[in-house]
Formats: sequence, C-alpha cells, structure tokens
Amino acid sequence: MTKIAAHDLALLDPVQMAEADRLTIAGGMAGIALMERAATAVAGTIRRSFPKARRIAVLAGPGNNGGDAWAAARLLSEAGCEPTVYSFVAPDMLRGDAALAAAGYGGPWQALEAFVPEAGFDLVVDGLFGAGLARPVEGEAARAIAAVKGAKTPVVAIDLPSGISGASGEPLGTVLRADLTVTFFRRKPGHLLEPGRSACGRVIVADIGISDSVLEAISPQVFANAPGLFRNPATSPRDAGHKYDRGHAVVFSGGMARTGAARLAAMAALRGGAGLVTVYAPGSALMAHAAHLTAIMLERCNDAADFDALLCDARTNAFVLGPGFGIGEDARRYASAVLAAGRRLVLDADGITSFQDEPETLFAAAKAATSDDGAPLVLTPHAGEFKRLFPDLAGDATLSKLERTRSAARRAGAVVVLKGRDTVIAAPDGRAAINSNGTPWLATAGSGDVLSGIVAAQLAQGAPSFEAACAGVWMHGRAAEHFGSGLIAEDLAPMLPQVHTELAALPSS
Ligand SMILES: NC(=O)C1=CN([C@@H]2O[C@H](COP(=O)(O)OP(=O)(O)OC[C@H]3O[C@@H](n4cnc5c(N)ncnc54)[C@H](OP(=O)(O)O)[C@@H]3O)[C@@H](O)[C@H]2O)[C@@H](O)CC1
Ligand SMILES: [K+]
Repeated sequence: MTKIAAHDLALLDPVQMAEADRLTIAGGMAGIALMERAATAVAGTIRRSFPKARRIAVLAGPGNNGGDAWAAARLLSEAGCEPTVYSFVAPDMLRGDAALAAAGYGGPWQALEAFVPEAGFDLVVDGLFGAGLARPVEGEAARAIAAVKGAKTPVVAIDLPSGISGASGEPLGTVLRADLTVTFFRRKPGHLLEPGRSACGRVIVADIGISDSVLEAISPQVFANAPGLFRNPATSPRDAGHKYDRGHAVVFSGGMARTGAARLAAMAALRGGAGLVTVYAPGSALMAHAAHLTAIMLERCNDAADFDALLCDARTNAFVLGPGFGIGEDARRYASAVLAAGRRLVLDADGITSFQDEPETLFAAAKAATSDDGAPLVLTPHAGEFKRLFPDLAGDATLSKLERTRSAARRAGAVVVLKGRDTVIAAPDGRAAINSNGTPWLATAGSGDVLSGIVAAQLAQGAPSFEAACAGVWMHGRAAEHFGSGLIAEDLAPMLPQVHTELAALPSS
C-alpha cells in the first residue's frame, strides 16, 4: 500500500479529526480561520449545486457545526441569497469560534422553534450537529428535523447529517436526510457506513487548509476502499509472463447436486486474474463439472488421501472452500490442511458455518500459519455467517460494523470481509477499509461465490491478504456497476475484463 494514495483514502473518526484540527491550530492557523474556510466551502458548494436557491433556512446548533452555519449564512447573504438562521440556542450562549461567527452575521435569525419548512424556502442547510454529536437528537432539534423530512425542500448538511455518528454511521435519535453533505479534509467512517451513507446524499470533501502532514501524526488505519489501497497484479503482466506467474487457484466443489457455486467461484477466479484454476470435486460431481468446464481444470478429490496427493503440487497457492460445499468434518479437515500446508485460503459460506461449534480451531490454524507475509486466511461472511463465528461481537449493540469487523479480524488472525451494502474489510493488524461501490443488484444468489473467486485470484497472484480482499471487493462491486440492472451472478465474471482495463488505465501509485 503506498503511503500517499492511502492517505487520500483515509477516514478520520471525530477524535482523529479533532486532533487534525488541534495540530493545525498549533501550527499557527486560528480556529476561526478554519471555520471561515469550512463555511466558504459550504456556501460555495451551495451556490454551485443549487444556483437558483435564494431563500435559505440555515439551522444552527450549539457548537462549532452551528458556527460553520452562522458563517455560511453570512457568506450566502454576501452572495445575494436571503438566508434566515434558526438557532438552537440564543446566540449569546455560543462559545469560542461559533460565537465569533454568529457575531459576524448581522442578518435575520430566529429561534429554532420558529422554523417551519413550508415557509417557502428553496433550501435547508443543516448545521445543527456534526462531529460533536454526543447523545440522541430529541426535543426541538428532533421536531425541526422531522419538519424538514416532511417538506420536499433540498437539504445540504454541514460535515454530517444531524443525528448520524461520524464514527459509526449509526443513528443517534432522529436523523436528518441530506441531498448533499459537505465535509472537511477527509471523509469520516459515518459517511460510508450505513445508514449514514444513505443519509448523506452526495458527499463533497472540502480542503480547508489542513495539511496532509498531520496524517503522519494521526496515522489513520481506516480507509475508503478504492484502487489506491491495492495494486492488481493482473493489470501489469510481465512481457514474457507465464501462466504460473499468476498463480494457481483451487476451488473445492460440493457433491453432484451442488456444483454450480464452485463453478461460479472458479470462473471468477480465472477472470479475476489467476493463471490457472482447478476445481477439486468428489467423484459424484465430476461428470456435472466435466460437462461445463473448459479452461478450468478438474481433479477428483474424494477424501483426505486424494487431497494430500493433490497438495503435493506446490504451485496451487490459493484455495476457495465453502460455496456449495456442505457443512461438516470434510470442510474443517480440508481448511486446516490448506492452512497447515502454507497455502492461502478464502473461507466462505458452508466453510464458515462448519466451524460454528469450534471457531477457536480455525483461529488457531490461521494464527499458526501466519508468517511474515501476513494472515493466510480470508473469511468472507455475510451478517448471518459472521454471527455463527463471532456471536458475542454480532450481539454487542455498542459496537459499530467497523469495530465488530476489526475485533473479529484480530481475534481470528484472519482478514475478515463482513459483507453488505457497506462491506467492511479488516486485517488482524488493525487496518480496515469500507467499501461503497456496487449496486443493489449484487444482492443475488451466487454473488458471494463470485466474490470468493475474485479474492482468491488476487491471492493466487501474490497480493497480501488485506490488499487481495480489498481488490476483490472493489472489483466485484465495479463489475456490477458495469453490468447495470438485471444482474445475476453469472453476469459478474464477464464484466471483469472491463474492470481490469479500468484498473490498468489508472496512474500507477
Ligand atoms: N474539527 C475540525 O477540524 C473542524 C470542525 N469544524 C466544525 O466543527 C464541528 C464540530 O464542532 P463541535 O465539536 O463543537 O461539535 P458539534 O457537532 O457542533 O456539536 C457539539 C455541541 O452540540 C451539543 N450536543 C451534542 N449532541 C447533542 C444532542 N443530541 N442534543 C443537543 N445538544 C447536543 C454539545 O453539547 P454538550 O455535549 O457539550 O452538552 C455541543 O454544544 C464539525 O462537525 C465541523 O462542522 C469546522 O469548523 C472546521 C474545522
Ligand atoms: K450537520
């Protein structure tokens, strides 16, 4: 992972953002100057995105989010708009920079109680609560938010939609839904994690003069998932490349009636960039596979003896176990053998469920196999499968999806990909990424099988497990975007060449 690219993708929680603020002020910039720049970004975005908006209701809270709102109201007024500020507290109750911003305004304002969105406003600006949201939004603020929801007026949120936690994306009391959110310096996890992401609308990140160098001190570990986080080896094939340079992925198949999932994963592994792909199938399933597979190879794997013989081929370097495999002892034995042989493993679906009663066996095998190259195991659970391996984390309502996934990765000694609209990828060393591409059509049968194959392809090509998982999740989402509406799982792998082409066209980092 290159430093600069990853820094562009860093997500800062409210504590880290406050530290960025503190370091910037300690470096000589006045707090009010930062607020003024934030307000300039908000007012400028409004003028560009809503050029016809004249009558603007500006809701201002008790802290610096409110301060941004007062300063933006002044700038909008100077630009010829007609803002009215509705303040949560009497302006003489404001402190610090927010008090200075309110004192500089001089236009019309009223108490928040007087706010009725039906009063002919073209736009509402939400400056009630941002990073400092500390408890559920109730009372007068909740009433104002409900009134905004009832009206059809567009909403621009400052930093975060009020009621959304910047750290977790979770709602705290009544939540405002914005059409556009202007945040500062870097996005926050709450802009990508649901339901925060949906509440934000479009997110614009404004430069307010905080230097990238503060990130060195903060050393963020959470990132937005995007190509800057990974390098796809398939996009830079060596001139005289050999198929073995791109690795040999193996997909375990279930029995005769359940072979489709393995083929979906296998085709995704091949299209995902693995040089060779083989399906290991029980004897009963060989004919079904033979009738369908062409570029993908097939081997009989009936039992441990077959598997031990197959493992002698040291070129097989990345395995997928789970899709359509069946739950039980075979899955546990093969998974443990793959890890013990120093190969890398994507464990999905039935493979995960097979360890429901003994997760510690899996975690111990993953840790024992961890080397300087990092964690050899990638787990790709959906929420239900996650609960089977980590019931306490799944049931802890105080944890965000991000915290849950990071804790699971640490405990398991594995990269954990907790799937969903806001898939979180976490490594045992604390790094995490939040994915935001893809379409609702990805929620379709077999989609997860395809993901496990794409991740295995990146492992086969030698990508470290965290980067492989980030790349796989991103490519999977992007393939769905390329296809568009009506997607079924079979449509994903054929879209991967376009995704490779796109990745290859990006400037190398
Ligand atoms: N950091 C930066 O670099 C920059 C930050 N900037 C801006 O500052 C914002 C952060 O400001 P902030 O820290 O003052 O927090 P903010 O969101 O205004 O809320 C705190 C206030 O709300 C109150 N309160 C909380 N929850 C409540 C509830 N449910 N119901 C009622 N009250 C509640 C809380 O009260 P308390 O908990 O203290 O009793 C306190 O009074 C940030 O989002 C961005 O817009 C920019 O200017 C540029 C640079
Ligand atoms: K806000």
